[in-house]
Amino acid sequence: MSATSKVLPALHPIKSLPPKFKITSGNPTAGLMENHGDAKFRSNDVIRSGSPENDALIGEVAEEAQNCAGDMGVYGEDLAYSRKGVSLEDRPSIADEDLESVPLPFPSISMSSRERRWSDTTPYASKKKLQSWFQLPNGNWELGKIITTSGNESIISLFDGKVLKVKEESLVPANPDILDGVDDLMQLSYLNEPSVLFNLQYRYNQNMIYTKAGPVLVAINPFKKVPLYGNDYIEAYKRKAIESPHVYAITDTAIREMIRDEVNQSIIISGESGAGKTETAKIAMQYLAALGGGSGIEYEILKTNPILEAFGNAKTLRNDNSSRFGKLIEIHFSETGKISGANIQTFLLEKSRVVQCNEGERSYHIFYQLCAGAPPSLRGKLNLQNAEDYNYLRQSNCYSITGVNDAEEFRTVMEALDVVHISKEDQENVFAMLAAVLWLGNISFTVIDNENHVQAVEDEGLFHVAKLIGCSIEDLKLTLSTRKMKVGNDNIVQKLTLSQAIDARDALAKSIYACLFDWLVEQINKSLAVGKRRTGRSISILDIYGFESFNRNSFEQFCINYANERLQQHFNRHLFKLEQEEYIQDGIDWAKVEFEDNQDCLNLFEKRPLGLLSLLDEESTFPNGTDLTLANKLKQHLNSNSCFKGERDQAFTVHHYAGQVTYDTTGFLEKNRDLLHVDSIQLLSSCTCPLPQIFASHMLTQSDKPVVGPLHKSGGADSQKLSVATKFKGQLFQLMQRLESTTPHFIRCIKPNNLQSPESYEQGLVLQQLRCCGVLEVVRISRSGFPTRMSHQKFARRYGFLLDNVASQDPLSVSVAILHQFNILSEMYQVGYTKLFFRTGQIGVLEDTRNRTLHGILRVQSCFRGFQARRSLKDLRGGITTLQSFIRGDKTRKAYSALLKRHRAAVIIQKQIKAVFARNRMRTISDAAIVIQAGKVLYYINSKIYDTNFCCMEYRCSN
Ligand SMILES: Nc1ncnc2c1ncn2[C@@H]1O[C@H](COP(=O)(O)OP(=O)(O)OP(=O)(O)O)[C@@H](O)[C@H]1O
Repeated sequence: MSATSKVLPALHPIKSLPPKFKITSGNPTAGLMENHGDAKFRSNDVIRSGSPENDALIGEVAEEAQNCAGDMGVYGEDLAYSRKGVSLEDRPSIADEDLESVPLPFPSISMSSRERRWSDTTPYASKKKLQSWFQLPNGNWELGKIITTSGNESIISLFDGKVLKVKEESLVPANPDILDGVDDLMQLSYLNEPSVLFNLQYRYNQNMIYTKAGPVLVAINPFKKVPLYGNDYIEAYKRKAIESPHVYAITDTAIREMIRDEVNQSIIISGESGAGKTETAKIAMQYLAALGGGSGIEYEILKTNPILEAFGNAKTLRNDNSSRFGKLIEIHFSETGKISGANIQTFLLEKSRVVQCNEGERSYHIFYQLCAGAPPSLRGKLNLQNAEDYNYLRQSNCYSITGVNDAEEFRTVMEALDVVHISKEDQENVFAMLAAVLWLGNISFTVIDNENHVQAVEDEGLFHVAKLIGCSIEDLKLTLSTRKMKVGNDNIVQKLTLSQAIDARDALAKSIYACLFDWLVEQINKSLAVGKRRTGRSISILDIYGFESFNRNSFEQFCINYANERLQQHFNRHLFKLEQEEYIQDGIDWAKVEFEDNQDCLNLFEKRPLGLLSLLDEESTFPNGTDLTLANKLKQHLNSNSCFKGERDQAFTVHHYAGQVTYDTTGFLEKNRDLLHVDSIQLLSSCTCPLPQIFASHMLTQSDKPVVGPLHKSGGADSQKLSVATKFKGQLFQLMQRLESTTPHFIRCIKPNNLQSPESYEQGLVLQQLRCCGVLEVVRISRSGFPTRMSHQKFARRYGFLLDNVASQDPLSVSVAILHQFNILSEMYQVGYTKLFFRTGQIGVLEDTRNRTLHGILRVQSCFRGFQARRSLKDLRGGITTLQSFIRGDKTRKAYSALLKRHRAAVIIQKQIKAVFARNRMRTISDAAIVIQAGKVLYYINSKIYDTNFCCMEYRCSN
């Protein structure tokens, strides 16, 4: 993990492995000894305590294991290199590594050889006692430690303590701990399925849903909000503060490369339904809008999403918001790097959903949104009912989506329509067309003669449709119940049977909806049209349906898988080219890996005149052609093709790059013709409302190559003159041309479970998708090239200490010396001008040696440090005791002297106080004495005065 910022918690580096890691594969039999017929895996090899037979075997096997471990003296030591033994702190961080890995070209390889190729390092793993993946009978992959190997049998111990004897070939090497949860699958030394699955799951469990597989970004749908988006993250990726794999990072690279190389870029997003393509495309658009925004157009571009989703998405059993069309959004940039406009191209809208959808699924969201959210005035104008009242919506018995408020969504769509400048009047016309489609489904027919001919019933359905599209009831009734045909010079009118009438009605509904969708996209494109500031630079985001293989595959899967073959070829060619370029740049003597792409399968589709598409078109033009005659024709002409196999019951199988798919031809011709009779077109062109007129003229100007169907045997014209397959092929060619002129960036979305629930990771499902979307192909192909590369400097720094003699400091010389010292076979590596290129597994071998050496060093260091620590502890203890006694004595002395001082001070204070008291008493007494003395004198004086006064009085009296 190469995050350089610590701000964002979800992107912290991985440090630990779950202590008992076990993963489950959906392929319960692969790799099992039992499958090899020679009882490679004996049933009682899985040892459980409590079973008497097993106990015996435990003894036998465990004893053998112990002996071996004892003999070799490495058992305990080896464990130190296992996940249990290596402490997290001991592990070097992957962040400081410079392991670079890249994709390799794609020679074709059969499934049977896959396992062999991937396990060809097993002998090495078992010889070196490494960890290996072992697949249990229940399909679980479990990590085990090889204890010993004799002959072609190994004894392994699992982490829960079980010891098993297994065939060596059934073991798949596991990667060293250093590679746990690596950002890029190409960094894995052992590129095998369990390791890839483990790595993805390891990251997924920590909300790190993005992982690189060379140049491809693998995105696992979290089915919950993950804290990986928003302005902080956008800013961090913009500043390159985070380098973890992310859609933002891919988009950022695209912008930078567009500016730097002046080459248009494309972001190609694929994956199966519900894997997260549309969300990923929106995340990429968000980033582009944030970086290239400013003119306001980016807001309009983002607002196209709710519109396209409302009109082109529906709830299916696999995804509540499934896009039923493919789209390419081309975002244009001005010279200053700001978004100047955009253009949207759509592919193959699933029209049939308008008139028919499976139980539990829904038609297009907009129908339900309109019924739930239309304001009263609009409801009145369109005579809108509830969704339950329309046959087209009622048939699947599903009206709502958990957690989705259709009325609220309708308001969002109206708002978005305003933003992309669709006038209120046009919006009303759009809603009128939607209501007309809904009411068309309610039109019923009644039999009018004994030949089962029918005519439309004049009920509210017929009445409302006529009103909404602006035609007379009579014209509508005639169009739905009859066909005008030309026989010789005469025009005749043929009445329709019930099924023909229903087909005509449904064809009209489908065509109106499909035309409405195209018209809307056209209006959006007008609104987003690139202004004068155009530089010609653009980034295109392709969100296209992934490879599909169901129990029953029909025309839609046929087209979708054909598109995926084309994209796969683009993917192959691009990766092949890149690979070669890097080898040439670094001067690598690289024996060119023979590049075999899926051209054979593409030829099967495209070859003229005997390819699937040509034969399909040819049969579609035959008036008497049926699905059965088509199947027979394909078998007749293509059975010798290695990619084709005829099947019973008008089916055939195609060997696609992602696996075999059997197609049922039922409905192929009708879907390919996709006819709308000229009567219906004429009806639309005669309508007073503007949109039907536009649709009609659009249909009439499509192509001049006629396709006729059963209803047009006698020269009746048709509407859609270009077959669907041919039109789609043309679109794909155009798309490929556009993509060829861009630098592609691939994102493969993976669905971790079928329940659309978070925290659930079904290994079997993930594995199947990885195989299908070619991620495992990249991984597999890397075995034949040099997928791991490291600069001379990094290599010398990392492994230089393993050298016995270091003669030079030059990184290149050190690197070569390491390679020689460890006897890395010359065919296992190449020395480039700047980097060393290794075949898969070689770095893992060196890494093991490094870990082992480091571990040995750690053991010696720990023993020495232990001895040192014990000795110094003893010394320390003696010293401490002495020191303590000194300190205690000193403390006591200090305390005594302090006490003494206090005592003396107290005595002095007492003395002083006593003296003060004594003096005070003395003074008081003396004062008292003076007072007393003074009193006597006064008395004497007073008495004298009295005596004097008395004498005077006596004298006066006597006088
Ligand atoms: N990055 C993500 N974060 C959170 N949820 C996601 C993310 N990607 C996908 N999801 C969830 O998965 C659902 C399906 O995703 P999305 O519609 O993008 O699939 P899809 O591959 O486009 O399917 P389809 O081919 O049927 O259109 C979304 O509605 C959303 O709930």
